[in-house]
Amino acid sequence: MKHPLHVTSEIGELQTVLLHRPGHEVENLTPDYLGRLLFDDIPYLPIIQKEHDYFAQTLRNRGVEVLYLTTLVTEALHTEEIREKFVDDILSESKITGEGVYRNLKEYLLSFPTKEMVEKIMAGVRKSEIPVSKKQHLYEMLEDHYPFYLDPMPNLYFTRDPAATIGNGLTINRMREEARRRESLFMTYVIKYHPRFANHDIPIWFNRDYEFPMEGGDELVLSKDTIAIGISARTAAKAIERFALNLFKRQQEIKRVVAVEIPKSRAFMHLDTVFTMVDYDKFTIHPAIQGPEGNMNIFILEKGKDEETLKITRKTNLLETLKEVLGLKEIALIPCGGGDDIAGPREQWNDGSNTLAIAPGVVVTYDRNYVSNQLLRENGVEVIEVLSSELARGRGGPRCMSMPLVRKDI
Ligand SMILES: NC(=O)NCCC[C@H](N)C(=O)O
Repeated sequence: MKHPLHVTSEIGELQTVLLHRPGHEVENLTPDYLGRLLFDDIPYLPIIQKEHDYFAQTLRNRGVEVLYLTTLVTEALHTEEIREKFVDDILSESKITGEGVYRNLKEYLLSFPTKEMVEKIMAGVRKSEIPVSKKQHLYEMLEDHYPFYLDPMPNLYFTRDPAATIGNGLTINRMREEARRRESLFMTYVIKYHPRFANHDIPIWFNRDYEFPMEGGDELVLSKDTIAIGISARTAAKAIERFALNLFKRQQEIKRVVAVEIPKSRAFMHLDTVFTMVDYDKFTIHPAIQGPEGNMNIFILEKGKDEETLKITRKTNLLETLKEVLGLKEIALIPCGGGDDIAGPREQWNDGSNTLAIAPGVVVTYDRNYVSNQLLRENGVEVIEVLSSELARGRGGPRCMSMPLVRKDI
């Protein structure tokens, strides 16, 4: 039986990808909670959906099989017992503690058909949705002004981050921010209960119960033996160590993890917001992640003397490190916005460096980043542009919006 997960590079022909079409969760954004929910503005739902459909169709036109998170989760919750267990997990991770509220919410959620229930959990549950007559306890009647029992999950369309495929396995991530913490629970249920995944051996390289965070936007599969990972605002050094030890223990093909430190800022939240692979020997880069001499903090992690030890070598130059680990003489680093003082940061803010490679030298990018797109073309890369007015408001681009499940080997 063909394994449902197989990714040994960033650029091998994309065959199957997981997306999430934005739903009512983005309509539950209000100015008061934008920062906490990690948005900078409120997308207009019909247009963000239109743009997302265009993105999905662009991938299908290139022969990619597009799977949707809502469909997979719905199909995974195929018995009453699994549905109930899922609702229990969601409620306890949403910190619903009061017995009365818990019972009312559980009853409310389970009253929906499964697909609608999944959509409701994603969209969030407002306090006004539970009838006053159901409230029996004083604390339920004395509500504060916070509008939700269950917060919306507007970042779900960035399927890249909660889980990532490496080889035939996965990282199911502990998300750094509370607003995204529950997102990776969906993947736990999908691989455990969905028929497409349940009967396969799927190694978990890193799991969401680990105490330090790691997110998929920081994980880049540079080649079949080398993973790059950002030490970033979202991914902690301790998580990277655990991940590397697990990988070396169970996946003999992977020889090294290259940890690249990037500035911890909102604009650069993950490594893939400032650095992506577009061809065998070409990368996009936002120049602001390098110091004045092109210096950076880079660490190569390799197997140590035993299963709990790593050998760590420090490097300072990204270009030289990439040449070394990929065994190449020349590599092109293509600067976001051409490295211009204004176009560079402007296009990076709108994910100009966040390309999704669908084959070696073929990338999907946002149409608004015309300076970066032109430069990619001048470097021999085929650029397929997608619409980006509303999608960009969540601060993620085509790579962030896609979780590759299967790529052809290169
Ligand atoms: N890989 C990525 O950079 N994903 C974009 C995530 C954007 C989302 N609003 C977040 O702050 O987590």
